[in-house]
Amino acid sequence: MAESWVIMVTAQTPTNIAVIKYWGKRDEKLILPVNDSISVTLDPVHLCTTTTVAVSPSFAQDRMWLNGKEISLSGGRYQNCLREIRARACDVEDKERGIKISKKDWEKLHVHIASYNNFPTAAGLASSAAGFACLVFALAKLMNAKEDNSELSAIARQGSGSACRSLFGGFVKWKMGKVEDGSDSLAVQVVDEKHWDDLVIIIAVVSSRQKETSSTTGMRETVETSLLLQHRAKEIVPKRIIQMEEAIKNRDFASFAHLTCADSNQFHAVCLDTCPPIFYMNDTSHRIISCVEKWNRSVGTPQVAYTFDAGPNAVLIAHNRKAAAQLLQKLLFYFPPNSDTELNSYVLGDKSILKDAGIEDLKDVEALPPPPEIKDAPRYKGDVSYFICTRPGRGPVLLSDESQALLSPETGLPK
Ligand SMILES: Nc1ncnc2c1ncn2[C@@H]1O[C@H](COP(=O)(O)OP(=O)(O)OP(=O)(O)O)[C@@H](O)[C@H]1O
Ligand SMILES: C[C@@](O)(CCOP(=O)(O)OP(=O)(O)O)CC(=O)O
Repeated sequence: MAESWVIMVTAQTPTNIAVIKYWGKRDEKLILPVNDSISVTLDPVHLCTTTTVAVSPSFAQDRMWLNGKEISLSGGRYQNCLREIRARACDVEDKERGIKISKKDWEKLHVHIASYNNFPTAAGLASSAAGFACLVFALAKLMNAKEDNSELSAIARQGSGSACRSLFGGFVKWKMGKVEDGSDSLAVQVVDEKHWDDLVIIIAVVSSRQKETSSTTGMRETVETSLLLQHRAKEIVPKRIIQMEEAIKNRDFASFAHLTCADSNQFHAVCLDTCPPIFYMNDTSHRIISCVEKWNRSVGTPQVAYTFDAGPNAVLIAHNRKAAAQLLQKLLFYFPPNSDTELNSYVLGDKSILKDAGIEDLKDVEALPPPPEIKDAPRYKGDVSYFICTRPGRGPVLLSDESQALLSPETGLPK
């Protein structure tokens, strides 16, 4: 009979949103980008992936369960991550249980992986970023790999480019790198999550449907057809990266907001410059942009920055809690929930922002005054699915409490 011990590790990893966008690869297989990018890590309390990885001599093959359903690990991206981590595995010993795994055993041993996203998967909320970062981080800890988080980020990158930025909290830069094997294309922390802790982030989930053009396909078509992308990657982004790092280090919200909005808009312009053109934003996205632009202009200094990834959802970064509360009032004025929706399931995450905005129930939403900066402001009931209030957050952590593990310590199968 095969030995029956199981060794497991559970990790939790955040998602991230780029404020200077990654769009376009110079090497598809290694996932090497055409420009640097910068992101903010979102608080894992509200958006995160939890992954348990287990090893046992009784496992017959590598297996993975995502949100409770078994999925195939045969895809190249999963295989690349598994291969790269296995190549860095070291000796592991559990003295108490008398278990020893030597470096070379890892080639033969199989792993079980169970992962859970506490937010919708493949809905434009960067589940692949948190997911691949968590997979690589958890496997590295299980296999006692000695690499630091930057080195691990270069492996997570091979699962999904944006995943490399989820290995750190706060603000993170993905350096595109120069060398052919991609070993210098990795993430570094710009500042940690405590550096600029008055920022508040509100996500408007405009549509939870799966998108038409995946990021991978979209950016391939852009690289093949858009001249604007070449100009962006060579001339625009390098300067913006320097300015963005400065703005973040100095907590200069005006510059930060200007750069964030301009870069999101240029990314969508590059999508439009693709043949055939790619449309990720919809009317609701455009209305949110207009609401923020008009408000910022009426105040004279930016209160909120917006950014949109490869989908219609808006990520709004408010200067502080006061601006966030005002923003939420405006958003709820324009986009009240359908009559059958409860406020509690319409504004998720950090609900204290709702309180700051003086909104306790749907009656308060109905009574909101129209934003003064727009005449005859219309209301678009039901056009937003829900809002998530969050903030910049920390990087990956190990969860030592076994009750949080997703696999059974006896069988290594999902609990
Ligand atoms: N927790 C996870 N662990 C491992 N892989 C995951 C995990 N969550 C998602 N993925 C992978 O990422 C894929 C979804 O990626 P996709 O880019 O389509 O959506 P998204 O990342 O949620 O949205 P977007 O990239 O637009 O922000 C899933 O099909 C799965 O392969
Ligand atoms: C618009 C983006 O979110 C694109 C993210 O693309 P992915 O990282 O999902 O693409 P692959 O590397 O092909 O997996 C911008 C960003 O996150 O920088």
